[in-house]
Amino acid sequence: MDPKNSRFSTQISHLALDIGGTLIKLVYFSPNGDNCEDGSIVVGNGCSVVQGRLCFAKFETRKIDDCLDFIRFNILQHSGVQHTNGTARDKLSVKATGGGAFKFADLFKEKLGIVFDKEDEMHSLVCGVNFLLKTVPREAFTYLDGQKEFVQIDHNDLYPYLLVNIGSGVSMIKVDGDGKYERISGTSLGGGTFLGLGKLLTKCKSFDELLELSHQGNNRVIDMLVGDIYGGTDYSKIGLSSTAIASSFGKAISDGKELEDYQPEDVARSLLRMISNNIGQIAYLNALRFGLKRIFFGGFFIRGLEYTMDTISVAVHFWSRGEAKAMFLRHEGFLGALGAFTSYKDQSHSTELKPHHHTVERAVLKCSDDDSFRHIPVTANVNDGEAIECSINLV
Ligand SMILES: Nc1ncnc2c1ncn2[C@@H]1O[C@H](COP(=O)(O)OP(=O)(O)OP(=O)(O)O)[C@@H](O)[C@H]1O
Ligand SMILES: CC(C)(CO)[C@@H](O)C(=O)NCCC(=O)O
Repeated sequence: MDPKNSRFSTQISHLALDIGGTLIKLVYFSPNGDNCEDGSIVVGNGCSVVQGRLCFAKFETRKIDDCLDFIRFNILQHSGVQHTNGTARDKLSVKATGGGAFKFADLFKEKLGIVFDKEDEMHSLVCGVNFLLKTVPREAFTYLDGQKEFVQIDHNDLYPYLLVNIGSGVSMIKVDGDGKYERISGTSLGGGTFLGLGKLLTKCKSFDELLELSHQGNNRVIDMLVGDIYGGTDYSKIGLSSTAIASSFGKAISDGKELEDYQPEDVARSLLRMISNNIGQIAYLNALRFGLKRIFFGGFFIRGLEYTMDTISVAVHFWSRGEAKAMFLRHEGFLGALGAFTSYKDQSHSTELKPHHHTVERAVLKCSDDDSFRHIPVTANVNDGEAIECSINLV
C-alpha cells in the first residue's frame, strides 16, 4: 500500500473505534507485508485490493492516553499521515461508536487531529454481529455442560434473533435483518456491576484478577441454596433441585460473618454467578416476549469464560425448557467496533470489506510480530480477539 495515498491522508479508513463506559475497542486493518506472497496489491478497474487482516486491540477507557499513544505510534505513523511532532497535517476522519465517540470527540481532535465520523452504537453492534455471522466461519458456538460446539449459520435462516450485549450495562436487541433491529430491553446490572462490586467486595484491582479469583471460589459458601431452605431436599414440585440457588448472597444474612470472614474467591464466584444468571434470565424473558429461539451473547463481560457461558446457557436452557439456545461469539467484545469498521463500505470513495481466506486465521499477537508493526512503543491489550484474514477494496 502506498502510505502517501491521498485517501489515507483524509480518512483513516483502516481504523474504527468503539469507546464504551469501561473499555475502548479498536479494529484496524493491517496490510500484509510487501515481502509476503499473498500481500500483493491488485490494481484494476480503478480499484485496488489490499490483502491483510483485521486486528483487534482494547484499552481501559480510564487509561485513554494509552489508546491515544497506540493510535499515534502504530496507526497514524504507519499510515504516513502524521507529522513528527505528533499532529496530523490534514483533518483525519475515523469511524467511531459508543458513548465515548461523543464524550471524547474533542480530545481526539485536539491530541491526534482526528475527527470522529460517528456511528450509532446499536446499529454498529448489529452490523458487527451480522458481519461475523455471515462471513467468519466458526464464529458462533454453544457452550453447555463443558462442551463447546460451533454452530453452522444458515444465511437464509438467520433472522430473527436476540442480541444480548453485555458491556458495562446490557442491551438487548431484536434483530430482524440487515439494519432492521429494535432495542427491546436492557439492564444496568451488567459487566460494570460485576467489576464495580467485585472491586469493592474483594479489593481486586482488575477484571482479570477478579476472574482469576472467581475460578478458585465456591459460590455455595455465600449463596443460599434451595437445599439450605428445604433441609437438603429438592423442591421437585416446582422443578427446583436442592443445589439451585434460592437467593444469591443469601447466606450472608444469617452466617453472622463480616465481609472479611469470607474468602474473596467465594465472593467473586457468587458475584459472577449472580450477574450471569440474571442476564440469562432476562434474556430468556425477552426472547419469550418476541418468540425468539436464538440468543447471541456478546460484549467483553463474557471473555470466553467457561463458567460465565455455562451459567448463561443453563439459565436460558432451564427457563425456556430447552426451547431457546444461547450462543456465543469468538469476537464477542468487538461487535460495535467491527460494525463501525464495516460502515466504511457504505460510503463512496472508501473501503469495502471483502472477507476472504475464511479458514485462515492467526492469533492477533501476530500483528505485532510482522514488519509493519515491528516498533510498538505502547503495549495494547491485543490478545483478546483473533485476527481475521480479509482484503479491502479501495474504490
Ligand atoms: N480487561 C478488562 N478491564 C475491564 N473490564 C473488562 C476487561 N475485560 C472484560 N471486562 C468486562 O467487560 C465489561 C466491558 O465490556 P464492553 O467493553 O463490551 O462494554 P463497554 O463498551 O465498555 O460498556 P458500555 O457498552 O455499556 O458503554 C466490563 O464492565 C467488565 O465487566
Ligand atoms: C447505556 C449503554 C447503551 C451504553 O453502552 C449500555 O451501558 C446499556 O445498555 N446500559 C443498560 C441501560 C438500561 O437499559 O437499563
